[in-house]
Amino acid sequence: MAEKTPFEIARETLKQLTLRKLAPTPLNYQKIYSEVAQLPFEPPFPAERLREIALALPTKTPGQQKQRGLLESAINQLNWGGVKTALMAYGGFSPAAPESGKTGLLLSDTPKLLPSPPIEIALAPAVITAPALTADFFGQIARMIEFALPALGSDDDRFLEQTQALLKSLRDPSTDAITVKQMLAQYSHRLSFAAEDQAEIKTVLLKLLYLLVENISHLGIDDSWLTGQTEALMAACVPPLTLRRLDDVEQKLKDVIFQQTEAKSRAVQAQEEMRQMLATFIERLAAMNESTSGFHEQLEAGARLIDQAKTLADIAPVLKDIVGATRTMARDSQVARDELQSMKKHAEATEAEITKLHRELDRVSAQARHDPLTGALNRQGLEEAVNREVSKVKRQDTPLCMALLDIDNFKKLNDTLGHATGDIALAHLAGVTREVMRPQDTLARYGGEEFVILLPDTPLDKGIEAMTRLQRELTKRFFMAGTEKVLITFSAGVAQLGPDETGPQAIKRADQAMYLAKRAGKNRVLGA
Ligand SMILES: Nc1nc2c(ncn2[C@@H]2O[C@H](COP(=O)(O)OP(=O)(O)OP(=O)(O)O)[C@@H](O)[C@H]2O)c(=O)[nH]1
Repeated sequence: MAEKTPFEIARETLKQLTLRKLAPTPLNYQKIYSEVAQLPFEPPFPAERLREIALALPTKTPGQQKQRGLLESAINQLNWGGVKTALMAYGGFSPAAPESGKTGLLLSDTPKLLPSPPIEIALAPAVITAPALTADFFGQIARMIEFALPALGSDDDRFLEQTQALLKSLRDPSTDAITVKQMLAQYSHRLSFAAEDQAEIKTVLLKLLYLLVENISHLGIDDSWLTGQTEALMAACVPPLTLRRLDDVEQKLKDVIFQQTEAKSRAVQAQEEMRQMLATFIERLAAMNESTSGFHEQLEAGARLIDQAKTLADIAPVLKDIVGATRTMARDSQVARDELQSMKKHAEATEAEITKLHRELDRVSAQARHDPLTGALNRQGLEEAVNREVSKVKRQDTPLCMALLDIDNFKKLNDTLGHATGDIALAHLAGVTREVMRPQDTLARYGGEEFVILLPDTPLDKGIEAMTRLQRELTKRFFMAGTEKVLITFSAGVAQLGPDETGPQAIKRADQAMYLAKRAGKNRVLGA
């Protein structure tokens, strides 16, 4: 048969592509072309793609550096076998490539030219001849287990023993991969129980904390100033639990405990003073009673003596006694009256003292870190949170955004629906914010209807995005004021903390941007 011309081959190729319903890709064309022309088909070598893979491989250890070098050489030589060998050796699954000197030979060879070891011993040399990589890999597993260990608790002795045995084997250079595999399988089984236990412990602890807080609120001496704090604390105890949330719970718990302690010492002091006053009063009453009944007895005795008296001279000493007794009685009464008066004064002073303590307590309550209406941090709490976040930025060199938001037309809402609805709107905004923002974000009430949100690890564009997302969510969620659905919007400014900027300076910039957002028509977010 006469050889086909390139034109005929091309035409036949196109025909076959159509007949076989193959997509007219370069690869399919090349495949059919080779078939029609009866030429061996070699798919193109994806050198560029492989180079990208090689570049992405870490070279932290000498073993990794060596295998990546070998991989790159194999790619340059378009050698599939070399690529395969180098990749497997990099992963610790095949015999390591020979030392330099023999390198050229391995790379230019295809795998089928490599001496093939007998099947039954193939695995063992693979592990033993890639010791650097395997030991490094095992070492990493050991470190990973050690890092995870504190999170798994230390009360299960058997689990701890198993961990130590595994760590020992992982660090023993003579341990083979098969043994490690078996140990890891057993260990991961036990690990799953330990991890489940820890998750359970966390949930139960949270429930206990919730109960405790609930109890505190029931035991509170004066509910009016404790309710807000404890409700905020209970809301903070709801899972999921994060470190940030736990920190929040801790702060709020400290507030409540502090106020409880204050209240208790005030109550104890007042109680003691009342007890002392009562004791004095009873003592005085008894003394008065005694002197009165003594006086009565003296009067009665005097009357009897007067009855029996025959002469005036008999009456004179009796009268003298009665006058004396009356004088004593009057003196006692005077003393009793003076004492009772002084007690009254003391009671008034105590009452004034208690009122003062009440005022002091209100002041202390106001100084606590949380705003009772919204559960958000107050100015004091914000100041502490800003200091904490700013020093984290300096330490870790991460971006921090501060957003200042102000509810739109809040005065109108107060005027039309009432101040109580205004309060609900503030709590609603705080609630939606807590749900929508990340747990590590901090919400603080900056003023009447102004809030600040701290967004750690957030650059400006992401900060603006987050606030816009909150704004969208808020416009989706209304709350009810009687039968009326109320929707609120806000205007916000976002500033990313500058390198030499203080927290308050960044908040001021965010405030200016918020002002511009108001000027631009409200219900929008602007970056500073
Ligand atoms: N219900 C309630 N209202 C508050 C509270 N704190 C401040 N306000 C009210 O919030 C309103 C704020 O009004 P403005 O500063 O004029 O702001 P606005 O009406 O929101 O106007 P724009 O900011 O320009 O959209 C005032 O009427 C305050 O009395 C609070 O704790 N509860």
